[in-house]
Amino acid sequence: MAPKDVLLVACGSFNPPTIMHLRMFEIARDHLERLGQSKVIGGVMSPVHDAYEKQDLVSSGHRCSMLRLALADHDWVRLSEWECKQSGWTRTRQVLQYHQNQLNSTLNANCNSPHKRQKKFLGIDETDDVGQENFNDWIPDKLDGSCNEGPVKVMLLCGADVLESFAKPGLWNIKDIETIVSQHGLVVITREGTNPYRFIYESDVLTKHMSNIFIVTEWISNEVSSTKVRRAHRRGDSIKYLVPDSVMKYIDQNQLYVDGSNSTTNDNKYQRQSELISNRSGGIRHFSCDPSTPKRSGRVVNFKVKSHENISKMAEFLGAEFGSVGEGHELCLNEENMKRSAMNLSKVISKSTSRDCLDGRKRPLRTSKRKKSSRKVRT
Ligand SMILES: Nc1ncnc2c1ncn2[C@@H]1O[C@H](COP(=O)(O)OP(=O)(O)OP(=O)(O)O)[C@@H](O)[C@H]1O
Ligand SMILES: NC(=O)c1ccc[n+]([C@@H]2O[C@H](COP(=O)(O)O)[C@@H](O)[C@H]2O)c1
Repeated sequence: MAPKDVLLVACGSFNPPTIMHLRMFEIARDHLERLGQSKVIGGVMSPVHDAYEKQDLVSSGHRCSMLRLALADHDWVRLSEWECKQSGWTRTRQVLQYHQNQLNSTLNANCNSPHKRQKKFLGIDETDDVGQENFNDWIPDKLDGSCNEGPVKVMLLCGADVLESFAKPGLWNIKDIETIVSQHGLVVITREGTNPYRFIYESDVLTKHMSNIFIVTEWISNEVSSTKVRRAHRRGDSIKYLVPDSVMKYIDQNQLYVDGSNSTTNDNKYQRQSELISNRSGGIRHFSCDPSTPKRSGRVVNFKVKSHENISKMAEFLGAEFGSVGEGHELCLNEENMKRSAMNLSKVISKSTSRDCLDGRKRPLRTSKRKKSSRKVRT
């Protein structure tokens, strides 16, 4: 039996695109083609809409620009802007359906209308054909005008974390999951800390459609993730070889991921960044980081987000500023947000900035006279 043509679609934030986002396609293609039933004719990266509001998400304009750079020399994976140009977030099943429909109609049109090159020659505008903006740059060249092609199946390419997110209450619609696995199919790349085989075993619907789910073990494991790249960049560490050089340059030129200023989720972000600081005597103070409105009122302090100081400096600062954090007291962070707090707080405070922010006047920072050991910070 001749192998079936497949188009791999990866949905995600790509915030920023990493080398692993690109590697996924290579690993998936090798695997599918080695099995002999499929021929991968193209790959598509579909960045999520800004309305998805993931933490630190920069605008789709930036993310598309970075993807364009990352894919500039790529011979078979392309950017599809359709999803992020919609009026809001689109569920993944619909994204796959859209790409499938476009492929089907391209294949039909190839057989029923003049060849695309002929159209160009005749001055027929593709945009006018459909009466709307044309987002079809992602369609593989192979289908550009040929009438001899069979159907092409659109499959979802994802990491095992996305597969496992199927179980998160309220995140995925069960009907969508069933449609994705039954009609499209899934290619899942293993990721550290996931167990896709067990996950499928524990799900009736996934087990039912197991023949359409391909788990690809990445033996050359690489735990690069956009979160880690953003974190490294924010801390001033090098991100070379984690993202394509062109993307790294773009991040620098546009000062992305330095502070929250490029994020589409600024408001929520700073709300979410609010942390609880409590002491042993039971008092709880609310600490929030808002870059725009530096002010101090009672125990509520807003700091200006500025530099990359570490969390112990933060503790030292608070200990110095507030007598109640120190001797016999404990500075602790909200359990759930512990990891993120360490990260967020680490960039929150610079001594000079916070002095300015606290009362609008510059003055030397008072250093705490209390013993360091009495200011315990949990991270
Ligand atoms: N190291 C990796 N191994 C396997 N799959 C990955 C890896 N990094 C990303 N992916 C997959 O790439 C797709 C797009 O990823 P997305 O940008 O949404 O998340 P991410 O890279 O994990 O970023 P973040 O850290 O911001 O969540 C997802 O299917 C994700 O599982
Ligand atoms: N119900 C759904 O269709 C659904 C739910 C969660 C994530 N997703 C998609 O998965 C991709 C990855 O999302 P995360 O980066 O949040 O894992 C995104 O493109 C997002 O749109 C889809």
